[in-house]
Amino acid sequence: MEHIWFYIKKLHTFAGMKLYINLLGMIAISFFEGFGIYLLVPMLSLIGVIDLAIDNIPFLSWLPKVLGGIPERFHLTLVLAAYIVLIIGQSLLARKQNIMNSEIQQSFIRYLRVSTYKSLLQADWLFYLQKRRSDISHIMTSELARVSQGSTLALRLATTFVFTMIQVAFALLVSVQLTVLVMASGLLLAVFSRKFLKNAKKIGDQTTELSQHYYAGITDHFNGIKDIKSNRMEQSHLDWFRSLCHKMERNIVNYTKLQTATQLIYSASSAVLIVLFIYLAFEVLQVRPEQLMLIVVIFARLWPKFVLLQNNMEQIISTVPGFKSLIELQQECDHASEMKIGGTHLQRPIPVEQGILCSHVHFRYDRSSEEYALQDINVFIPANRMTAIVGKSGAGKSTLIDVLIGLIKPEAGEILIDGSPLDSERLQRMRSSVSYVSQDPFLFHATIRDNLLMAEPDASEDELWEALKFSASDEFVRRLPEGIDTIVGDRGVRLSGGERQRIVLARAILRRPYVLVLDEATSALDNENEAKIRAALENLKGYMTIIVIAHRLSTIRFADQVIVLERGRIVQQGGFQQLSGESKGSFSQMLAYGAEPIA
Ligand SMILES: Nc1ncnc2c1ncn2[C@@H]1O[C@H](COP(=O)(O)OP(=O)(O)OP(=O)(O)O)[C@@H](O)[C@H]1O
Repeated sequence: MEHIWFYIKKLHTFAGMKLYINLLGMIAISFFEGFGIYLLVPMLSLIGVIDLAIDNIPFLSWLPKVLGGIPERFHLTLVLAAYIVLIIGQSLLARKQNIMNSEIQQSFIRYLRVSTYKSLLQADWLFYLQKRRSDISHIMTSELARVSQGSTLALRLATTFVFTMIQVAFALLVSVQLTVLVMASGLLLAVFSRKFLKNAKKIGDQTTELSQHYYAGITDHFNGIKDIKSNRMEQSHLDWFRSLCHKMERNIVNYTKLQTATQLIYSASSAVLIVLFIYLAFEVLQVRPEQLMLIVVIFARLWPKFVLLQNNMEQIISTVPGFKSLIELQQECDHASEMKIGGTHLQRPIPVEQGILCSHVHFRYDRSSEEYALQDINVFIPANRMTAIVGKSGAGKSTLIDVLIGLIKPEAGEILIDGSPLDSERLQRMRSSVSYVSQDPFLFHATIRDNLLMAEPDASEDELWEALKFSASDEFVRRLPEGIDTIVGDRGVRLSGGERQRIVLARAILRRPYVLVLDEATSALDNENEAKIRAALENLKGYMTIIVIAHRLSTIRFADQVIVLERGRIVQQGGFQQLSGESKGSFSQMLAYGAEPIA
């Protein structure tokens, strides 16, 4: 029952008044239905099928008096007309109520979708470093579909419950003894079926776990399909997939077994109960035939609803784990929230006029480990100059950039932009000041134009081409079959690695940021294109703060400042020429080992 409440409470918080109107509608429908059943007695009597006494039927004692004033040949027509009006009225109301149910449920799902998506966007980068992406996709697609089903069922359950209660009230008015007899049997069955509900919960938990594995597997495998194919790993992946599909199959079959077992028990027990009921009614309780007829009609319609209630309950319970994972995800996001989307004043970029100061910064990815990714970093990145960060793989270069642009918060120490701390309020503004090109450039499955406009929706045609020229991509874009309107494929798969990097660079520059961050952004370029970009960056000096990570040391030849990192610490710092001259320093060693000649 707590699970049903769980849904109803959430729906109530969300829909409020609409839920009560919906309930009132259901009460009206149930009254129409009950009254329609009562009308069967005068109808059958008037046709002459059986001689039934109307006087004993609640709400109908006035009928003989009214009919007494009307010629007898109109009686049947009148009762039939009243019956038709009732049923049509009931159907119209039922339709309206179904539409309202769907509106409540769909707007509830929309609210859940949007609020979860917003929470996800507001979560910080650390949250994404710790979370498996496929788990997020799984919750946002498959689990949300289950929640949607659960909320439909919870609403249906609530309305079925109201309907059942009112019908039971109608039955009680006809005969208390008979109604109590039927209800006692129903209760017995409900107690007996508690075991089924427990099993439904267990199966529901398994469904969540299995489909999470399924989503994660599919995402991982197809992200790594090149590695799978080139290393002949198809068979082992297929084996894993087969075994998972087998488990999923068993899970659903077990659920069907559970549901059909409930249905079987209800059907079998109904047969036994009906026989027992008729026997007791006639032989022991000696009820009147019209009472027996009405009770049979009411419960013949209600009994399937009992089964429905039970089945709905099992289904709702099996969807609750989906809802719980959705809520947990939202809570995790809210816990990791670094900003509130909206509030345009917050997005005004910070101009970065003096520079970025990193003061005594420490950072660990895992607080329980002794390994620091950054240790006591003190550095000043002057505005409108080029700063290069170099060091061996794993030295902490990308982590330092993430800290500088506020993607991750230092564990100790602080970041000051033009002398002011980068607190949560200024964080969002700082992001608007920065354009960042990562090691793994990402393009959306859209045209080159759309990919560029995502960064700057108002950019003119000239501005787009200017950005493409900056990144040395205008020529190859012109040569593409559909030029700037060519679709780049999933993650830009239809372009070469170097072409992708250049488009992402164009996108970054299009925003005209105050700070341009390039993390190995030209690693896939040939010497000729790399030289073009180096020259373009050289021209930006004086207008933009540029921070570059590059293994290819020729890229940073014009850097005003070079920071050398080793195991999370700054070991050297100074101008390119100055560091090249320090023969015992790490930088000159790197120059000596550098595979690329410095052009
Ligand atoms: N998400 C993460 N979780 C845990 N540890 C991480 C994570 N990302 C990086 N690290 C660790 O932090 C340290 C610094 O990593 P970082 O990516 O900053 O190095 P890098 O100098 O940029 O290396 P590369 O040149 O290979 O990109 C490394 O020891 C790395 O293993």
